[in-house]
Amino acid sequence: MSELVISSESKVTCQKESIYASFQHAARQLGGLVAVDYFFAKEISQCLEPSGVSVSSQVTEQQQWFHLLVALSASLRDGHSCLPLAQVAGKRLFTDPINQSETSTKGFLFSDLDTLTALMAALPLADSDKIAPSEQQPIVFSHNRLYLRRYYQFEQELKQVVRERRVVSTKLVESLSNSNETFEDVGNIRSIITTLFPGLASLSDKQSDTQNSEIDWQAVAVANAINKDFAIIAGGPGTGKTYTVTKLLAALIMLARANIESQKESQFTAPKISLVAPTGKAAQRLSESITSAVKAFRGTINDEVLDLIPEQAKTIHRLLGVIPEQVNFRHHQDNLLDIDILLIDEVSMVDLPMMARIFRALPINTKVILLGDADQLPSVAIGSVLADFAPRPHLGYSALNHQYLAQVTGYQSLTKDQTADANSAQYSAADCVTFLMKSRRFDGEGGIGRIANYVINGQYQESWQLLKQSEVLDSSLQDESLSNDKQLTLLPGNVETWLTPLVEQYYLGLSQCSKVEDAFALLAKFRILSSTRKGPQGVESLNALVIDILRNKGVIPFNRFESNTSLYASQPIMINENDYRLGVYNGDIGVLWRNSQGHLMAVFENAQGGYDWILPSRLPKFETVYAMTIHKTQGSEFEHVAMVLPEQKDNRLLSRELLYTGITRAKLKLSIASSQSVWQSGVSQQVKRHSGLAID
Ligand SMILES: Nc1ncnc2c1ncn2[C@@H]1O[C@H](COP(=O)(O)OP(=O)(O)OP(=O)(O)O)[C@@H](O)[C@H]1O
Repeated sequence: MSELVISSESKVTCQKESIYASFQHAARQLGGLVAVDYFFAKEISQCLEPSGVSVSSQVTEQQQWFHLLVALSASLRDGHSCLPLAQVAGKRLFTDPINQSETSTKGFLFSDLDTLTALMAALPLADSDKIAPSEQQPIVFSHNRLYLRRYYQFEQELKQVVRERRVVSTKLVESLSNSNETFEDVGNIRSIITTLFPGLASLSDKQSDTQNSEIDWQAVAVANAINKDFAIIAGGPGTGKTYTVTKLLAALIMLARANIESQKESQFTAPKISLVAPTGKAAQRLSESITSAVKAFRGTINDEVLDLIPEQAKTIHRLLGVIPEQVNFRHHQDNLLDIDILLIDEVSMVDLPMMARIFRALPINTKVILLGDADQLPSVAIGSVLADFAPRPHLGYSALNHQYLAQVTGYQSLTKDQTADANSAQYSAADCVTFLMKSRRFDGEGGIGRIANYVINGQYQESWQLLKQSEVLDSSLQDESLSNDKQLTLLPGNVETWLTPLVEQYYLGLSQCSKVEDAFALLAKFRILSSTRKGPQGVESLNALVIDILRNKGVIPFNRFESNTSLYASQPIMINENDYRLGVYNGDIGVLWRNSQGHLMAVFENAQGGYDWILPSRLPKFETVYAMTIHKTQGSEFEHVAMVLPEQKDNRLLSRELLYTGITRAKLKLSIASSQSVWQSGVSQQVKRHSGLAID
């Protein structure tokens, strides 16, 4: 299908007539209208010339356009990269949510899909291949989706680089089909994979035809990623993503050495590997996990290989090189990074523009490995790159990739992509993806793993039943129900009842720590998570309640002239804005602590395992963080999580991805405060971002 680009170059002939006289006028007709959507639509629709397409007797072409643009802007604010016409066609949108009735004239009724498509087709067409990188063409219509040009370009760029990497990397797979002789590398790879996964060597013929559940997916993931320049290893918490990718890095180094030996070259240059994650906390966790995996492999994998695996991860911002006060990074298409292998962890948090910028800064032969959990909430900003690239269920592998995987792992029964097979397509969209399914952290019987699975599969009844079985009654709070060994507890309705024992258990000791490292260790044990900021169950109220409890216990200063925002030693804080000069970023967690001179300082753990001490007055905006939003905890984990949901079930933030993200932050214990109706509403709603990013 052709793409349509609406150019604002036609400004000279702009229609200056407005659909509405003012924002106030529009807001009276359109329920929930947001100013930015109105002004966006006004600006762009004024530049459109009527094409003469008959829309209907009641609405003009410009009216359709104006409201499509309002809907596009609202869609972008919700994190979608585009607006599929099918989302609005034939629907009355922007109605008054309170007084909806059949006969309501509020809102706007969009024409049917055929009419809207004809409207697009009648506008001056531009060839999509020739979209100039200028601000002249703000709107693009492609595959029945309306885009703001820059997001369309980001998607196109990303799809292109992934396709290019797939072509380069599948040389090996192609060679399998071209001759009967086994391509030299396949032999090397098979021997490396069986060294790293000794269980494969002893696969009997019967086992090689094994059921999906018995397949060692970690071995498949390494085999599948080693021959591609773009690979995704996706899986839930504790499924061994970092463990597997450490083996993959070892395998890549071993393969590079084997290739040098077979070419009889004496000079081996170690591949340049970079490890990155979207936040400082996630980078720190990645470093720790790689370090412990490397340590665990000593004795089974050659030390010379392990020594070449870097253990220090950094943030994506740091990799790209932030220029203070600028949106552009130091590294881009004209100043490429010098990296052979780039590993990006926690990819669910990476938005579309950031992912496109990462690829812009990479040479075409850099191998990119993405790790993440596609079931988690998508990025705060636009796009759902990981979920788009790794849709579930797995589609299966193309015939060639299947053949290659069977040769190197021994598994003959991996799923084939039937559609690719039927179309004799060379690639399957899922060729570069492997899902790890078995959690090594939660056993099958433990509550956290089970409830996470129920929730992400939309099984409300089963998840609620499991929660109900673990209900803690008010009276049993006295007998230490919260500190027993149970993984899962449903907390009583009244927040104050359960909050006090938890604050006593985890936060009271903060002020008694003698060293700042002890305070950080205590903070890693527990966190209160909420879906919202405002309201009685919101983060702000919960933080105020914790502060009240601690004041009443006498462990933090009580000064009735001071507000809750006054500072005290042992106060946990979270940064709300990036400050590139200071090196502190939105979401960084620190603690206020007195230095040896007795001055109150803000202390942050740094990537080198040490601490940065900063005067609180120099910090950008920050807040107290006994409780934090689920969104902000992505990339972090705690031994015990108390997750609090709002009282109102029609909260639009609630979704199964939100609940799943909150649940999977807990490593050992999870306590949940929710009513049945709110739980049902959360498990029933799904976050689905519209995009055109899926690889074809
Ligand atoms: N095949 C395996 N054999 C033994 N232990 C394993 C295996 N795979 C993973 N583990 C262990 O399971 C734990 C979780 O693994 P890992 O940290 O790699 O998971 P992850 O998916 O990266 O987790 P998360 O993203 O939640 O941090 C680690 O202690 C790791 O050593």
